Amino acid sequence: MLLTEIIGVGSELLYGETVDTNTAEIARSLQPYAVEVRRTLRVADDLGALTAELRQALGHARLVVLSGGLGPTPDDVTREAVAAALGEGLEPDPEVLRWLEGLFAARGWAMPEANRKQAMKIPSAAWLPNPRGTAPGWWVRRDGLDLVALPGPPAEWRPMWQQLLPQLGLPRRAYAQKAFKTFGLGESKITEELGELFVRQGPAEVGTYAKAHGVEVVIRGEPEEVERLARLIRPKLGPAVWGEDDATLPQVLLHALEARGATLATIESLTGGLLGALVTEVPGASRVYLGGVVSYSPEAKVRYGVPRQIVEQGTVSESCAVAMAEAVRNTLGATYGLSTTGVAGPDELEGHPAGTVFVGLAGPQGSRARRYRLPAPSREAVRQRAAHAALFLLAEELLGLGRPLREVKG
Ligand SMILES: NC(=O)c1ccc[n+]([C@@H]2O[C@H](COP(=O)(O)O)[C@@H](O)[C@H]2O)c1
Repeated sequence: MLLTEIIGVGSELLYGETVDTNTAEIARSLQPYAVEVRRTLRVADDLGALTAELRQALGHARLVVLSGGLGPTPDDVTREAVAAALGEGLEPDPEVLRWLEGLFAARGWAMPEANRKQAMKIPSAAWLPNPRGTAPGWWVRRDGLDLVALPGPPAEWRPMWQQLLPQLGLPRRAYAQKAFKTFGLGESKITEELGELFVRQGPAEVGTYAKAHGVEVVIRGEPEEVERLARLIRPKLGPAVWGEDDATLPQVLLHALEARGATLATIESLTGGLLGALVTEVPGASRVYLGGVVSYSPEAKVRYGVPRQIVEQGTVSESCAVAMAEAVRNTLGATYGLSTTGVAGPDELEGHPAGTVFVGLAGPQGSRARRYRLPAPSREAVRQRAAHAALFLLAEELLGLGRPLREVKG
């Protein structure tokens, strides 16, 4: 296997100001290739530190990919560090200098002196044109080694990397990935249920990932083994699976609604529009989604049709969630009305702690609500989970999801 190292450059990555998603994304893009990502690291904007790390990486890795540190300011030292680690000198490239000056001229500005360093290059590097910024990248191919230096912003490096990757001629490996997206099961329950199918090493691996839309079970590795494991794992998860691979929950629900000729309306309290936003993410949502309202205050709930008596008894309640769903269903004439009410936090409300959430559904078969006691690490987490909880209530109705695992016979 071809050893690879991926390095994120920038002090902001070490302070925690910016989370380095670049190395993860670059590593993921290498999965179809027979390369072993041995190490990923984040290094400060420090010429000495970066040069030392690069020397170490070049000592064993045959592919080194850097992102960040190609800007015009004095703390951008990736070019200098690569030059030092490879023992080459930096020279200005008149053509790139002209291109840079042209970029600024097109905006009606003179090029600041600082940007001249972005036209500096070592002899063994080839330029990687940057279609979206002033920092061109480098591709060095020398002594059986490939070193790629990309700018930091994803919108800039992504198209550059996508274009370069096939040109690197990396050996491919047979690779496949299968994802099952589930609802209503915790990671520990899933791993327990999978037993020895939860393989962590070998020709294919199984991983579980907890997301707001439920736990994803992902199988990746050699295609035949992925297929074999998928065949065995799918029945174990049974009706907890609401979708596979790239499917999103709103997408699956909107298709199910459309297939029944049904429509949807939403009414939200603590989620403040997140539920409507999730639903309208899907292209074609207008075919089934009639609309929604945010009834944040008690009075707004009454105005939108929730009986005053119910509101006065408490808005964080099963009966309020049901009444909200019925109200919006009636007002908009939808097949289904879906509601959220609860406490995002940080303080308690109406005597209920943060994380107390009720979601309601009104439909042709009647109305019901479900109570959740969600973990409340942050207001945002509760709101996201609450919006998804409402979608899951609809999923139960439309897709027959959510029966407990033990009822499933593989
Ligand atoms: N019935 C509801 O769902 C509802 C409406 C308004 C605010 N809240 C909650 O009340 C608390 C205070 O709200 P604000 O922080 O928006 O003032 C928060 O926990 C918020 O989530 C709940």
